[in-house]
Amino acid sequence: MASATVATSLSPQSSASSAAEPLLDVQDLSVEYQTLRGPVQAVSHVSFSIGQGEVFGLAGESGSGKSTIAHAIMRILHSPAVITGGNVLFDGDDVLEMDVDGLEAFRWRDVSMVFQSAMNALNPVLTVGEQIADVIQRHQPTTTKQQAKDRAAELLDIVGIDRNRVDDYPHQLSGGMRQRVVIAIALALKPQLMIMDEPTTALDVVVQKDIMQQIEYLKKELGFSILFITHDLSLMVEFSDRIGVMYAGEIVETTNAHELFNKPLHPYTQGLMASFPALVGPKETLTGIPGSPPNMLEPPSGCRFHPRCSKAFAPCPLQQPSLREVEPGHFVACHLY
Ligand SMILES: Nc1ncnc2c1ncn2[C@@H]1O[C@H](COP(=O)(O)OP(=O)(O)OP(=O)(O)O)[C@@H](O)[C@H]1O
Repeated sequence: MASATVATSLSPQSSASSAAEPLLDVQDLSVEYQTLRGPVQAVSHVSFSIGQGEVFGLAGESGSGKSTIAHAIMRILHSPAVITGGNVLFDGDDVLEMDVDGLEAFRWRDVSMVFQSAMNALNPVLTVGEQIADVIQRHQPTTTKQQAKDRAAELLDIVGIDRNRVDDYPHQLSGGMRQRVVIAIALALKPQLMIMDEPTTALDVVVQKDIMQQIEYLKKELGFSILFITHDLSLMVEFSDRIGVMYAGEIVETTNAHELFNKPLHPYTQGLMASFPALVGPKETLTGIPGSPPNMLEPPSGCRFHPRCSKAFAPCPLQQPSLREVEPGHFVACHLY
């Protein structure tokens, strides 16, 4: 585990926003992929916010639009993806309006990203220390080579790798260690927000748990916020403060993790919960959700989930339900409520 002194030297850069303002505010975001067969409406009118030090999880089946949102926030979407509406405010600044210089500073320094295949994207001919130092020197040109290398060793320590491995090449490290190096790179510029898109999916469960616990510890020490995307709902409930559930490009339910686990309201969330084994408690039969996600070239009318919903009734195919607060802090888009 990292020492408190090391952690203090890595505290995130000071933020101009007040505690009451969210760090990240995604407002009415829509993204489509303009394909030869027509527009794929990958993300439709999605809104959520993440507070300072908060972990916000995005859950949902494959293809529901989670990664598209992450890439839109980082402004790394490319053709045929087009952001067709909305705003992404980071500390009050609109990310979608940033120019090249603004984006260069925003990426890594304000927000960094760890994704599933990142550990395989490390450069095989550079040592891990050189790769961490490279990010530091690129963004902080006054840092000397030796200072950057010392920081790289410190960062390895922080993510649970012996600092003596700083001169190792990626192939000399296990998959779990390589993913820790990626996390060290993501931490290098003390970002205020880390986007983690399936950060541990390629690793075995023991390593996965170990890394997530380390991230949780670092988050508490350093105070950064996390947007957490994973298919593993048990892991998500365990590590998130609040969760947004996505279905076919829309957020259908948002509440705190505990409430979502104990009292899911949307029939889709209920199905999602019933298709995952609980971490604790008696063994239960997993039921799953009948049918498959819709073709996003032609999403269903009304509530997009209605063709698969056992509780669908008259208004569901006709009217799109809006996301409404049905209990304090608990939002759901469903005609049942
Ligand atoms: N390059 C592309 N061209 C056309 N459609 C795309 C492209 N990339 C993604 N899509 C579509 O956009 C929708 C959202 O995809 P996205 O990858 O964001 O979902 P996801 O929830 O992150 O899925 P997963 O969990 O499998 O990563 C899907 O319908 C997908 O087929």
